[in-house]
Amino acid sequence: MNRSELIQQIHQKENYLCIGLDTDAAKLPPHLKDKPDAVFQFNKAIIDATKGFCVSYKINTAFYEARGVKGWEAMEQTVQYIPSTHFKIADAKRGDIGNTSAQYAKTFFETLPFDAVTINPYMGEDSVRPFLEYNNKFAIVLGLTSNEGAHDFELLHVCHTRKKQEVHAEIGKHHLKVYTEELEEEEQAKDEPLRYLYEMVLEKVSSWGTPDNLMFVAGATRTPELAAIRRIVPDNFLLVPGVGAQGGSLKEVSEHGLNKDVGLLVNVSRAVIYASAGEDFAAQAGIAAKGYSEKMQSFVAHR
Ligand SMILES: O=c1ccn([C@@H]2O[C@H](COP(=O)(O)O)[C@@H](O)[C@H]2O)c(=O)[nH]1
Repeated sequence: MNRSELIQQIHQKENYLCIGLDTDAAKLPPHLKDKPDAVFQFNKAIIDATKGFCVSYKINTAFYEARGVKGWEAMEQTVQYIPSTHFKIADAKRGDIGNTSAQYAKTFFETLPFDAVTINPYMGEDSVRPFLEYNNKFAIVLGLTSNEGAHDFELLHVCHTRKKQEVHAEIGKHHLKVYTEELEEEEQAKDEPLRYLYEMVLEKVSSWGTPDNLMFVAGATRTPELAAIRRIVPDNFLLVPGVGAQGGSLKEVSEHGLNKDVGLLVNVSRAVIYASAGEDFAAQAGIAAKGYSEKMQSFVAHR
């Protein structure tokens, strides 16, 4: 699904809800637990009950990979079952040296029919680039995450930037091209305003792609920073996890994050899929999703 098709779905369904299928085999309702394909049966019932109230599903691969081959099969069955009208996200947080990233991109975009995969950008441009080389697919790069650990690196103030310099040298018959890195001039660095590391990540990564192939993760627990994020990436979609079990405010996220195209996919996982632990789990998930969807409808209308 490309960007304009996603926007069209959002307008048609009047919401920007992404439901997280973080399906933990240990939390399945008792009546499903003994079925051989219990995880898929659970997901199928959730999708059937919620598809009218959301535009996207996010499969967090950790919950499937943890179960080995059985888990991978359930993930594959689930992503195939999601209707083509819904944007399919693999929350896998991948990223490695270029040739390895290319294999990850192939896994999620060719072997499996996902529209987007989440990427950890710590290893830099060559680790992200392979995901950007597919038409109508998206890399969703971690920007500012919802967890406490965001303070360890993402919310560090940074000032001195290093610039890469190309140096040419002739040694005997050989011409060598090497790269060195130098601290920018001390004086220049002093004038630079302090930036958060996540701001520099957003700025840099957004120059590697376009809103047609690049989105960013911004945690719902970070609403004070959402306005700054929107200034840096005004047109990119933001995938916003953290509403529901993590306590993020849908209202505040919407106030700071909505743009002219809506531009948000707000993810809710546990608060929807575990709305009930009983036989009525799917019906209750549908009710929870409808509630989020209706709130979103009013936020878009009153923007
Ligand atoms: O910053 C981040 C990045 C990813 N996540 C993921 O989103 C969901 C949230 O689940 P809830 O049950 O709605 O809290 C989950 O898959 C996380 O791994 C995040 O929470 N924060």
